[in-house]
Amino acid sequence: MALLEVKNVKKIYTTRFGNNQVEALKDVNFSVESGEYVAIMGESGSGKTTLLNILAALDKPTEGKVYLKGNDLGNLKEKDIAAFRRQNMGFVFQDFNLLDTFSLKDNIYLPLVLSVAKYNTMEKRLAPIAEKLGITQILDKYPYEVSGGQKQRAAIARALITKPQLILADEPSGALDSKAADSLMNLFTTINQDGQTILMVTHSVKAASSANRILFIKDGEVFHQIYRGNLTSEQLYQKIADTLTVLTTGGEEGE
Ligand SMILES: Nc1ncnc2c1ncn2[C@@H]1O[C@H](COP(=O)(O)OP(=O)(O)OP(=O)(O)O)[C@@H](O)[C@H]1O
Repeated sequence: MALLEVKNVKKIYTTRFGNNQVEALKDVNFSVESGEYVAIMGESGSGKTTLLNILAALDKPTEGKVYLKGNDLGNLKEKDIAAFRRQNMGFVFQDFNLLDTFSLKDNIYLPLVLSVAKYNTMEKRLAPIAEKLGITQILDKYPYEVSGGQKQRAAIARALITKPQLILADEPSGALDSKAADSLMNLFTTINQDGQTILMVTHSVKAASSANRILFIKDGEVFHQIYRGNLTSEQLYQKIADTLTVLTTGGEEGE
């Protein structure tokens, strides 16, 4: 069974005033196997954030289904959604979403605090994660005392600490300079090689070329996908860039 299955997902937004309707997603179909690292690309307005919100059970599709580990997200009771999300998903956002009044360590513990974990369980879990992310020495600092790259590493630690089935990342390197972005993408590769499934939305060809599969969304549908296969990152980068050119110039799908 696929870890994540997206079946015929459609999303129509209806504006509150007037009868204007926006079809953000027309018919999205894809699945993600456990252990994959998938990037989603598409032009601004193509529906990436809408899709991510639906996958995170923050929004409901107008039609279609999303299954995580065979669980139909549409069947979750409202009161169970937050716990389900916490148990199964980790989130990494462009703007880190760290609380400034908490140390990095307390920010990272937050999802575990919500699931009522013991302090020594939290410490045991954090040590190897912090080590891998290279943030052991700065855990007692506050977000405003560290760099953007370090904040993002703390946000990744917070996403990993619950041992989620799936990490959903929305433009994770968007607020970082190119050096910090490269180092972040290397981390994603390492985390994925350790078995973590990652789904990342990004505008960056460089970031996408660290994934093993890239899905392109156009006009509310999956327009094309590229598998890394045996390509080097440079070759994959070129292939992604070529596909984006086809996508933005309105050409037909090409190889
Ligand atoms: N709450 C909303 N109400 C009405 N229309 C919306 C709403 N949210 C998004 N849309 C519209 O749905 C379409 C898809 O938007 P979405 O934000 O998912 O695109 P995106 O690919 O994430 O764009 P970007 O790359 O710029 O973040 C756009 O036409 C947008 O204007």
